[in-house]
Amino acid sequence: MPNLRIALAQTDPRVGDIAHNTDEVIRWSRQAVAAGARLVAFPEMALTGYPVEDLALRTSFVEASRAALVETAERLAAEGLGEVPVVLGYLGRKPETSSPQNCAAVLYRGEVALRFAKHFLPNYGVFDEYRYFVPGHQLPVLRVDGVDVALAICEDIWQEGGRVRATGEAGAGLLLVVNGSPYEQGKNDGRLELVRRRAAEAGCTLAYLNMVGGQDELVFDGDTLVVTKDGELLARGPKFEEALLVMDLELPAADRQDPDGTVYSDGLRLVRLDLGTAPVEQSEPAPAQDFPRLDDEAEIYAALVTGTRAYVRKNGFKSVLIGLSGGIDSALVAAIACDAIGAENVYCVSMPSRYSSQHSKDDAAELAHRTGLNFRTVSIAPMFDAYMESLGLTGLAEENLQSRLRGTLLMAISNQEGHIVLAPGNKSELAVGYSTLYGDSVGAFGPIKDVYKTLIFRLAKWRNELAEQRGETPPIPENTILKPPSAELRPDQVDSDSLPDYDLLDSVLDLYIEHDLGREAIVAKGFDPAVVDRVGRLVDTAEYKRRQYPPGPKISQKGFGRDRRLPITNGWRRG
Ligand SMILES: Nc1ncnc2c1ncn2[C@@H]1O[C@H](COP(=O)(O)OP(=O)(O)OC[C@H]2O[C@@H]([n+]3cccc(C(=O)O)c3)[C@H](O)[C@@H]2O)[C@@H](O)[C@H]1O
Ligand SMILES: Nc1ncnc2c1ncn2[C@@H]1O[C@H](COP(=O)(O)OP(=O)(O)OP(=O)(O)O)[C@@H](O)[C@H]1O
Ligand SMILES: NC(=O)CC[C@H](N)C(=O)O
Repeated sequence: MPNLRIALAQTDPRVGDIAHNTDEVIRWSRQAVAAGARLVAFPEMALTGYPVEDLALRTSFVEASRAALVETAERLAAEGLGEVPVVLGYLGRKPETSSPQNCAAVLYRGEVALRFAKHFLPNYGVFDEYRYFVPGHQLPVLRVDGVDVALAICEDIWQEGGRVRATGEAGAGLLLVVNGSPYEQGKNDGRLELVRRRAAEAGCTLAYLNMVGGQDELVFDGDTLVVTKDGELLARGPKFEEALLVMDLELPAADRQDPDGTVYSDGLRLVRLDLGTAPVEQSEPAPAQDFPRLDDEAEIYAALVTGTRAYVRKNGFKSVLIGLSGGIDSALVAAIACDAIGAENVYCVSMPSRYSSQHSKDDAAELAHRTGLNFRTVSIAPMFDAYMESLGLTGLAEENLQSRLRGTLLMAISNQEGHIVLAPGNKSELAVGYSTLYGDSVGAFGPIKDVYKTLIFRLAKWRNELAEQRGETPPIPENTILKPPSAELRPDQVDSDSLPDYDLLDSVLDLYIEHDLGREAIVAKGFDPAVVDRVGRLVDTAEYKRRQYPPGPKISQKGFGRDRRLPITNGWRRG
């Protein structure tokens, strides 16, 4: 069996920054070739970043992507890297109609030697690729060093048949799939299972390459996989980190001569690129690479850190600003921010009012002390008194005023000092509208907006335990984790005055939001009908608040935003 050394570049492209992405392709290809790779691959649309959304509809952007593809091929050759084929995802167009396509190409000897477009387009959850792309109908097969390598793009393996079945029919020795597959809790186990099943169906080894990094609300976790047709896991990339996976694969020698244009299942037509190269004897085997697996909390926390870092950095900011109340939400956001961009770039403000307890002020200062982030105190009392004198507010209006004064203060400091404001709202609050519009909901990015309150507590404890294991100071004060959550907008207020306990609330929200169950189905699971009705009503009438909330990293199967699109003006009240 010929040995094929492949290099899978698990990279972090930047959407729209084609020049940067091109430089990265050259840089990683240089490393791959130096490591003896005979085939190098990059993720889905690595040249443009992914997803590009309506940029796909701009002719200038499509043409820039296509031109950069040609230029990348030329630059690779000019650098002496042209003898190794590079598989690279880009934004292309259908030649006959100019419709945009989600494409990949093989670059070889200074030229774009083969182009193809994604066959199955995802159009659910966060994806709406039928808005942008038309599908491709080819089965691309690259013959390199005597091995037939079939190529596919992400969704191509998530649906039955298509390129997976055609790969089997064409008798390829390897199926290489380039991906832009966003993170969701538990998705990696599902992916491994899927990749195993598809490798068996294709009847060959499957190399699954995914990108890393963050793009607005999406986080890409890498977790590149190589699996044999018998389901043996040969290699697995790290989570959330860039890496070059170089490995030697023993693959069957190509023995098929199906002519170009052969039509397989689903009407997929063979397009063959035969490089005419012979297997290469490697002097040393590729060194084994082993990356640690992450447990549930570690994985979710890493996703939040990755998403926050990507948003802040890719939007050109150096520092963030957070209102630090001494409560668990802003504490976790501060810990995430410190891990994402370093405590020296995290600025926090304590903004006490007459209702702020001493422990809240102390807990906020204690967190600052433990982490070393930048901390100051600005009392909202004088501004509050001025408003009250002018307007004489009471009840909810008085409560919300405090939150809004804090929001205005944060925005003022942001404008003055150039930090980007992080909003500390969690998914439970967002679900029931338990936040003040233009108050604690101000901010540019919400690191924990897709995290239920019960999970916030788990993550805070996990982060502190991690610090202990590493011999470091746990960032979050014990008291912040132990005390009952309170907005402190009136004397002795606690969240449980107006909301069910978070364990109960999150259980109902999980069924209503994540599982889309209706009222009767939730009640049938043993929940109090009055609680179910109340929670359902709160969720349904808070859509307007969610639409005005900043973006934040998606970690669940149903993040508020593209995963769950409901009308704001909505008369349907039966769950
Ligand atoms: N469908 C709709 N489309 C657009 N706007 C709509 C609307 N329905 C109401 N509105 C408007 O929304 C405004 C009311 O919303 P808003 O001003 O936010 O006020 P509201 O939702 O009435 O009150 C805020 C709630 O959040 C709780 N809270 C506040 C702060 C922090 C925390 C915490 O612990 O984290 C909790 C607070 O206890 C209270 O229950 C009004 O101006 C109303 O006219
Ligand atoms: N005294 C305060 N100083 C600074 N920021 C505050 C203060 N009180 C509230 N905030 C800001 O408003 C957000 C909402 O806080 P609130 O105390 O109302 O409820 P919460 O959702 O339980 O949040 P937390 O757990 O962070 O306290 C906080 O996360 C924080 O960013
Ligand atoms: N980019 C894609 O085609 C992604 C779709 C696929 N179902 C995934 O989440 O991995």
